[in-house]
Amino acid sequence: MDLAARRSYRRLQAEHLHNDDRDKGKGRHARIYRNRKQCLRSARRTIVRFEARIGFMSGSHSEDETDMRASGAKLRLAADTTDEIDLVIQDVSMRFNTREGTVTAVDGVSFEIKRGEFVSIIGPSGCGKSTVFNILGGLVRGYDGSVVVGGERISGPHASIGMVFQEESTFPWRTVIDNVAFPLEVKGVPKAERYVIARKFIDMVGLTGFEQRYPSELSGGMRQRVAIARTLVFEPKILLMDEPFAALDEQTRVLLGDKVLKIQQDLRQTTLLITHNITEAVQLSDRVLIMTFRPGKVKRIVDINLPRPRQGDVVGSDAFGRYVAEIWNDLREEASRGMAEAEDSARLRGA
Ligand SMILES: Nc1ncnc2c1ncn2[C@@H]1O[C@H](COP(=O)(O)OP(=O)(O)OP(=O)(O)O)[C@@H](O)[C@H]1O
Repeated sequence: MDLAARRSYRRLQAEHLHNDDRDKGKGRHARIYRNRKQCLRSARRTIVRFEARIGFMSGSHSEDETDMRASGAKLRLAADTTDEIDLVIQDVSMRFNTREGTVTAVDGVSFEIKRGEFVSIIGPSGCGKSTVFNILGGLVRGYDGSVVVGGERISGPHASIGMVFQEESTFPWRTVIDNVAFPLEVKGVPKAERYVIARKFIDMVGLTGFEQRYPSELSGGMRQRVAIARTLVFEPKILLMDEPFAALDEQTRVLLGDKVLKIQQDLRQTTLLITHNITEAVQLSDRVLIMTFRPGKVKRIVDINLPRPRQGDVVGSDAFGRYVAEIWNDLREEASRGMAEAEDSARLRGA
């Protein structure tokens, strides 16, 4: 980790501790952070994840990035790059040792994602979706099989991969712009320049005008957009999202889905979305991968042949409805197995 990154990371930790204290106090800051304990806990987890990823984020600037800065922070789109980045998951299995014995979370999962493709993974609760997500993000070790990014087998966080998490992950003590600019701060990009870049991504997620707000002054959907912009700002070629809209109401979820659809179509990023929501999976994806209930295996991959560029109104078409019904047909069987197992263990616990 270089000096600038270490400084940014220490500053973040110090800000976090300081604001944890403020939370107990009175006054404006206490108002801003009141009832934000959950948020602070999540921020702590985010810091830990940043710590895991900060090593590569602090790496020296590539020529492309130098050019980007010289040309007034012009966005470098994934589609403009010549290097072919695919994601290959080959025969991945993961077992956890628990008090009840060994749990096989995922079992022999293989699939690949082409450059610029949008793939969703859908499956019943507990089928290992998040485990796959964490393995791809390099946050879990000790699995069998391999993950290959752009032809290179990875064994930890990779510079090409950006992650958006399900839970609240904004830093509550930082304004929107300082949240979004954080990865650039870690990279050592000067303040004025990082604000220029951050504003572009804030605009892309539709939050222009809210740059100086704190996360507690935003709605849940807006906070999640801040988290998405903060991930996009370091221009990952592959974007992984683990149920990013799970905590949102249905309308916000659909509107945010439209936003993500547009961003992905503009940036042409290779994207993997973990979701429980069939409508969302069909609306956004080129392919939907259905997982079995425990142990999680690939049950089936459905090609979504709906036209692109897709608009939000695609959800009203007959073809859309047929895809939803087809996926639900496969999923129902797995969800029913999950439900039956949960009822059995509840009965055993009660016996
Ligand atoms: N760190 C861990 N230690 C022990 N068991 C774990 C761990 N992480 C996951 N598991 C177990 O592995 C299985 C798969 O969990 P995972 O969170 O990947 O499923 P999921 O499909 O993402 O579930 P959900 O949709 O409810 O979020 C579950 O049985 C879970 O209890």
